[in-house]
Amino acid sequence: MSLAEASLAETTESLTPEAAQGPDYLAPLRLMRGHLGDSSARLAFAIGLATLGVFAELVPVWAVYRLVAAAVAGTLDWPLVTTHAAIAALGVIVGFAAMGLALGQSHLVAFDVIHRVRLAAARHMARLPLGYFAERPSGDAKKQVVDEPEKLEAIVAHGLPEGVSSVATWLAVSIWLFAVDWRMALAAIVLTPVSFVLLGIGMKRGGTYATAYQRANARMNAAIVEYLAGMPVVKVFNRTRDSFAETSAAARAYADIETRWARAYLPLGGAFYMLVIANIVVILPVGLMLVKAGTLDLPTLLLFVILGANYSQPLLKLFNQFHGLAHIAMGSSAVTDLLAQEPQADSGRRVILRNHDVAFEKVRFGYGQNDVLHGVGFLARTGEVTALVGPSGSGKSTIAALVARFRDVREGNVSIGGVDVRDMAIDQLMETVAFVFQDTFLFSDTIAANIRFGNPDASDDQVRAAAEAARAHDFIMALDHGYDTPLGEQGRTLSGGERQRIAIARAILKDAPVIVLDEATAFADPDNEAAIQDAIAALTKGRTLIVVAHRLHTIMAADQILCIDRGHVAERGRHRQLLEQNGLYARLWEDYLHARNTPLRPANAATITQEAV
Ligand SMILES: Nc1ncnc2c1ncn2[C@@H]1O[C@H](COP(=O)(O)OP(=O)(O)OP(=O)(O)O)[C@@H](O)[C@H]1O
Repeated sequence: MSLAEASLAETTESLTPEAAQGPDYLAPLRLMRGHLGDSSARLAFAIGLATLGVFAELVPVWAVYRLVAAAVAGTLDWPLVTTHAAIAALGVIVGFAAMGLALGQSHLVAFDVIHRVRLAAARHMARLPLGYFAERPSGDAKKQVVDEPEKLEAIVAHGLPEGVSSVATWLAVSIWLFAVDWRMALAAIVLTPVSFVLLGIGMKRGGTYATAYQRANARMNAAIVEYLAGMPVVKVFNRTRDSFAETSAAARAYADIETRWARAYLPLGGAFYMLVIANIVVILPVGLMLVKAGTLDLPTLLLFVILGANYSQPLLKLFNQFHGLAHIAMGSSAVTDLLAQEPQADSGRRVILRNHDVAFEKVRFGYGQNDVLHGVGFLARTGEVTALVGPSGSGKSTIAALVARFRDVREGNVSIGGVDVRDMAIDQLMETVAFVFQDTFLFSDTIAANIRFGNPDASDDQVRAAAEAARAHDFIMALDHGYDTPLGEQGRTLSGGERQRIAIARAILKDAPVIVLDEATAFADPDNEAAIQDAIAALTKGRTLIVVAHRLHTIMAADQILCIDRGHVAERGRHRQLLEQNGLYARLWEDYLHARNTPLRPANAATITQEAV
């Protein structure tokens, strides 16, 4: 089986009866209705104008009918011709003007609705636990906030005014035609329900590919993003061809699903397109038979031939609307799902903390089915440094993340100053805890703005003082524009160590009583590591500092070292005490010293070089 076939097979796995239900076609309307705000009157006005426009477009058809009828009756004269020509011209002008105005208004409403949906989605995301994002591809969030709401434009700006006005006009003219002659009216509309049934079947058939389409689309996006993001690794391991084959297979699978969808939908959609305007094929023979039988006069036949054959034309617009509706519906459902996600519980209570001790009591936590922490308990005291060390994957970063409620515990509790972190307002928790992440995130803004992120009200002097304390001032001043130097995307123009010192400056400026440093020294070059240690020491005064550390010499002076092993605290104490215990910490220390003192041997270097090339 080729990669593309395997990819397609995996993508179409979802075509089970349950998954094949198809998109929820009403989802865009529900999403729109919920975010229409004060624009509903304007939207109704746009629909009304569009309806007027479609009616006006039929006026020339009516004028031609009147003139032909007069000619048949022998009453045609110049005044009649000029009056009807003027009415027809007016109809065209009013039609264009009304439709133009309607579309202008409906676009304004659409931009408003899209803006509201985007804000609601972005705001809601900010209230979700961070775990929600960790479990999804990063592109998903951007799609839900940026791309999917954009699709509502087709519904609000075009679908509603054009669709509603087309159907309304069609219904009104049908009623009028029934009033004129019910037999001919029946002949005029008989094909329309058939065409709509075919369109419905086409949409249902096409809709069975909706889930597979969505999966294929997500796979393709993820494959392309990964291919581009992993380009340096791909190149250095000379795997360009293999990696491209995977990306290409995902793109092929996507194209195949699109083709299947189109094959299922287009023949029936095309039949709708044809049948909607084919009513003349029925009108003419039926009319001629009735004229021959003497039960229909010629002018009425002409009315149906001219008007009956034209008034269904606006329904063709629906074909284009429905064609894209499935994609829009799936996008709206994705946004609706996001908005339905339970936000992180927020007690909203601002509480008085008796101190800033951080306490873990019998904390159990896991990702998905797997438990990662099994009854973790410790007390990190105010004014002390508590270090978390342990083998890779033992749970150190997970413990750190629980302090700031990036995730919530499954059992037990995490408290600050005697208050469970779930019982205090999230705002208060965020004011209380500063976090320096493993991967420092810097915004595409100036250095000063990035440091000031810790405290938007800070003066220039305070920003500078924080940078000095974080030992970042000197390298900042060496840059062309000092504190006003703009940083590239995610601060890529800085080294890893420099980025971390900016992040520490940010945390210093925030002046939070609890600080969590997750491997903040991992990238620091040896020259600057001592400086960062000084900065961290300055941070500690009066604060609770929890440090996740790999470089054990940086935490030798810590007040408390917690040695984490497979999700529990295996040992605790100060550096000396733990060495004397001769347990896990002593082994980690030995390994650490050994690794520090062992230069890269030529044999190792050769192996690495061979692998890399
Ligand atoms: N988002 C996640 N989803 C599923 N499992 C996760 C997730 N994050 C971490 N884990 C798992 O939880 C365990 C603990 O991870 P954690 O990052 O806390 O370890 P760590 O001690 O900080 O490791 P390291 O020192 O290598 O950074 C690991 O087995 C890891 O694979």
